[in-house]
Amino acid sequence: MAKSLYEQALEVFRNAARVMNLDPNIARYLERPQRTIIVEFPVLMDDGRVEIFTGYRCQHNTARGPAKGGIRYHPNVTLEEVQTLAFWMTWKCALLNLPFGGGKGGVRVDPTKLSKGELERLSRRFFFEIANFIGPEKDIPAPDVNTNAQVMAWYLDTYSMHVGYMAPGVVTGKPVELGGSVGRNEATGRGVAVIASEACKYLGKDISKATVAVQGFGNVGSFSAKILQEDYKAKIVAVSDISAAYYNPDGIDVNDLIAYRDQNNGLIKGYPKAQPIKHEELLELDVDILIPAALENAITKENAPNIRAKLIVEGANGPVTPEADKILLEKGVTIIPDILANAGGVTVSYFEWVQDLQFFFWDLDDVRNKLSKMMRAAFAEVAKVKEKYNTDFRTAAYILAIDRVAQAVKLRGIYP
Ligand SMILES: NC(=O)C1=CN([C@@H]2O[C@H](COP(=O)(O)OP(=O)(O)OC[C@H]3O[C@@H](n4cnc5c(N)ncnc54)[C@H](OP(=O)(O)O)[C@@H]3O)[C@@H](O)[C@H]2O)C=CC1
Ligand SMILES: O=C(O)CCC(=O)C(=O)O
Repeated sequence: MAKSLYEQALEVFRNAARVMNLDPNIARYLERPQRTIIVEFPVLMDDGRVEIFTGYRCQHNTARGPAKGGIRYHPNVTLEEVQTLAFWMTWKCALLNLPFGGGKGGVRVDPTKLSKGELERLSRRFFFEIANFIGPEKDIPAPDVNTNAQVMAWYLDTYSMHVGYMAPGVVTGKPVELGGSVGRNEATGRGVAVIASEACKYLGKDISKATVAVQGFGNVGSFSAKILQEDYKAKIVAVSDISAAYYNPDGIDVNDLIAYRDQNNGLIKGYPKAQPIKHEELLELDVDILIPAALENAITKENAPNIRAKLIVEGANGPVTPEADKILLEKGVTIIPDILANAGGVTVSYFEWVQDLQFFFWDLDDVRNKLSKMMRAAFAEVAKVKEKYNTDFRTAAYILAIDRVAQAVKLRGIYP
């Protein structure tokens, strides 16, 4: 039987725990989510019907600080998916040495079927239902798949009405006008680009001569492509979203494609300046760098043998299954894991939270420079652990992160 997402995540954790010789009692505790809330809530639809939706918020571990992680709206959201995403956030926050634990939330809904009014009512009711578990010192949500700054603004207002004052530190990724940070919107993609460049340097490759394919053209995929093209002069040869996949061996002008998408209901379908290809073909193109930036399980044991990219930088969370990981490593592919590659988003979320708590705001250069410095430092630390244990980047990143959380658990005396 196929392994569940949580079991797949545990496989990676257990491998790192074995290599680093982690105390099995601490491991047993860290494997489990600390707290999860499930809410069922009604929403008035435009046609007068009332629909009941299911939502989740999981705080996997808060030993190092308040839970941190996005909220996703998607028809496939499940309790298990949210718990797995929260588990990954614990390691991502620890890896970047942020004073946060791991959290994640989700609502099982297809937001493309909702009007703006329905989306607002759903967002407000969901956030009210979880409000007692949330707060700047407890748990700080942010955007994820199909949520954005507007949704964060509704969350902020709902929570502020609940506590009786404007509380900007309760969510990050909100509009700049409401205490959001400049540079948060692009942050995950910028982090992916910085890490891709560090990985190229590590491998002795020139990123300005690299060809890149990007799966997913939402927040993470589009900013990764744009920044790799603009700042690093890499050639973006293929891009996909749910509606279509395109290839142009001479390079795709990413800003032109973003402008096309924004005029075309958010979809790239019909883009005239590249040739349409099948979705699965994009992952198997002969490119230097592949950036899966859509959803989990994009690369599995079925398509891993056909992957031709030499470097995979995980923009999405969990895009490569452990079975695929083994196949790719054996083929000599370098994989930079999600908890390092896409940590730029939560890092600038941390900057946003700090700015909100201090009521003192930074400029874009400051945010970008601090982000770049922290991402490069994290890459260097992971590379060092990789050499020390003679292992791969994913195992090294987990060793570093698990060690930090385990130390917090022991020092606080959480595990008696
Ligand atoms: N936003 C953030 O700051 C962070 C996000 N992440 C992770 O990155 C990933 C993407 O998130 P984000 O960019 O925010 O989400 P978005 O909703 O902004 O974008 C997701 C993109 O993936 C596309 N997509 C979905 N399924 C497929 C598919 N099968 N093939 C090709 N494209 C597909 C979507 O297409 P369409 O729009 O047409 O449906 C959309 O372009 C997720 O794994 C998320 O957890 C990680 C760190 C931070
Ligand atoms: O910005 C944040 O707080 C969370 C980002 C997130 O959900 C992720 O990194 O997967």
